[in-house]
Amino acid sequence: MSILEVKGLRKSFGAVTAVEEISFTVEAGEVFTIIGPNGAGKTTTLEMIEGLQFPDAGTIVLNGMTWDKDADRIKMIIGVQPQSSAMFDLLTVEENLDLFASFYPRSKQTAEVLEMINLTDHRAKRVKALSGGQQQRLAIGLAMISDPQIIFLDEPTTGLDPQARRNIWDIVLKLKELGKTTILTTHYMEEAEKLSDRVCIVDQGRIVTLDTPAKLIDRLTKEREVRLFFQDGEAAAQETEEVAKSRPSVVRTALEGSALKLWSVQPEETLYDVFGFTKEKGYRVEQVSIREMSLEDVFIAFTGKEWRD
Ligand SMILES: Nc1ncnc2c1ncn2[C@@H]1O[C@H](COP(=O)(O)OP(=O)(O)OP(=O)(O)O)[C@@H](O)[C@H]1O
Repeated sequence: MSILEVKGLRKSFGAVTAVEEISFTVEAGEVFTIIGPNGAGKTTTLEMIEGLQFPDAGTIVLNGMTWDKDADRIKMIIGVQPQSSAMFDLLTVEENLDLFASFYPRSKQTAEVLEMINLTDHRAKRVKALSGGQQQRLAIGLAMISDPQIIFLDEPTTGLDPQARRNIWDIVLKLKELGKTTILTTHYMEEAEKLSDRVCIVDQGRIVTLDTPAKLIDRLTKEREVRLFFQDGEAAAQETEEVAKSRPSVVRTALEGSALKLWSVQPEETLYDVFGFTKEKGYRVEQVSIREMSLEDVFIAFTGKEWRD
């Protein structure tokens, strides 16, 4: 049995349809990510699953239970990261955790949670003295204090700097090691790609596509983007472009000054050919990079839109 089954969810706010049709299942132990641009319906979907919004249509089954019959039991198996406004500013990190722990009949040891969220050294600090990243880590700690099976994290890294984002990623990976199920929303493609077992791309209240990051990328294309920078300038890049274009494995090319970009389905073979030519001509290539296609490319391919963030 799946730990979460969502079928035919729909929700409107007046004339605005936030969620049009969302259906998916999540297996125990997965990191399942809902990704999409602003206003795609991620938060509304999550809040319906968390029991905070009532759907206009559709069903939600959490570990075999439904909100109308088993609300109290569901609350014991889910953990929701509170918005920072729900924390007590004048209490310390440790006091917030102890307070949230007291809401449940059974909870994790505060010291263990502090270790997980890497705030042991800051446990005596008041919330208002914490950085944004530390506050987010505490919010995740509060979500896990009851030792839930399923943890919901709604854009836990939005607005954080890269290092603070990575610290949050470490916590998500630790949760996975513990066998927890994590449902995550994010704006960041890189984050979805790094953390998720499966990714669901949502746009305008509907699922655009759903699969493992690797399969999504693979389904899209076998292409790789190859970038070469020519020390001998634009003319050398242009001449090499003509050679690259004549190869059947090269799908398309682009010039950016002295840099040549080409997309190839057989990048290794293409590079042999290109370097054969540059060697013959005595052109010096300074930098070479090969880029794997990303989830961002998948989004653009499936929706026909640029990523809007
Ligand atoms: N309580 C509400 N009242 C009216 N409209 C709402 C309400 N909540 C959400 N909406 C609208 O529903 C749509 C989906 O919003 P939602 O917050 O679910 O999107 P999101 O994908 O989480 O976006 P973001 O990434 O900006 O948080 C938006 O157009 C939003 O303005």
